[in-house]
Amino acid sequence: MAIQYEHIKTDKQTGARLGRVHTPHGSFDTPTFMPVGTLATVKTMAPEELKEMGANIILSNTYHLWLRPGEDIIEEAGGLHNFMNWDGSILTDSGGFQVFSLSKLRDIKEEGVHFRNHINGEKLFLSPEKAMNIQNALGSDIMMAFDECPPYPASFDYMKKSVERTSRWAERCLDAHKRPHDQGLFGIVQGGEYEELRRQSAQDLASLDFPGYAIGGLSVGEPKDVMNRVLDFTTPLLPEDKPRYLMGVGSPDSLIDGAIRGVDMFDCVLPTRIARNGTCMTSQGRLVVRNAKFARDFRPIDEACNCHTCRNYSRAYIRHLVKANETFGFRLTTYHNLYFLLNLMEQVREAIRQDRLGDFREEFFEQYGFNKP
Ligand SMILES: CNc1nc2cc(C(N)=O)ccc2[nH]1
Ligand SMILES: [Zn+2]
Repeated sequence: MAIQYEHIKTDKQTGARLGRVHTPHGSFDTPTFMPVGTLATVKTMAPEELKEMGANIILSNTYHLWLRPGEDIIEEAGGLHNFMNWDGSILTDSGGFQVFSLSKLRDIKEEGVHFRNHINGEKLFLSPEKAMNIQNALGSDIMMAFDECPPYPASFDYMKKSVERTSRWAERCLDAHKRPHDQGLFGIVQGGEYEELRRQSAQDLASLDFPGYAIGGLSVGEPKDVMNRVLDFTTPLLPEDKPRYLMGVGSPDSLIDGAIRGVDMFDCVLPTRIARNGTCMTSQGRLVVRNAKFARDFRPIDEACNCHTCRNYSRAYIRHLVKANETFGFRLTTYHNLYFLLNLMEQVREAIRQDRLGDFREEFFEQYGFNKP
């Protein structure tokens, strides 16, 4: 089996699980956060730096790599691991989300989706079979089935038809998958905020026996209490012996609340995206380093952080670089933000080991300022 999930223990205070996922490119502890490397790079970070900060799995986007440089070039390089010099695990999404989020003009048919290239406007077509062929060429360790991620909100009737098509597409993905022994394929559960449809989607996909399951259709503008409610009734529907991956989620509070509800894997562009405009996540909440009050502040970004940035550079220096639009400034903020989330996940895993993730949530939320009205 290309992907193996090893359950280690469940937190006695919550539904959080401590586990390990084994892939052809190594193993990683769960719950885990996956840095996003959309175009075969986690923006401004070298692979060695990702390894140094504790990342074991990263995400890359099938849609973007298909358009640029093209999966044929990456296949010729020996696959994405060789192309980007990353020897850890790689998860690729299927392109479905980008088609629905980037392309205004699209036409969804049973055979697949017709849309326009968001860069040059050319007509394109993506189907379950095409999404599998691209990911097989990329050689990722974990592939995603081709699905529809409907907008939020969506009517029950629209969502029901969409879930049924996504389930038919999932079966076509399994049939089209050319490398099942060394590339794991996750099904993506849809259904919006409707419990009946989430149940139908989970049952359809569980019957196809995927090596892992993603929870899609969330982090698309719904309030956090809606996301948490959907997780409350969706994760219990998924097989306990398989990893659960919540797509597109990465704020510190959502990572903790997702883990509490039994999610094992997360990805989000948030830490790298906000770093590039000089915003940092710290144990005391968000810090906007370009703020004038840091001009003569020679403390580290976060005095509780042990990362390379915090051990060697000051707020004043990073503020100067960011205001001068110096690339090195964004490397420093990116390194810190990724380290912050990876370290947060280690603290979550340790809290599960000690059966106290509920207590940890209260402590972290208080210190970070999530409880402030
Ligand atoms: C940033 N939010 C987000 N929601 C997502 C949903 C999907 C999905 N396939 O439903 C994929 C990526 C996603 N990213
Ligand atoms: Zn730091």
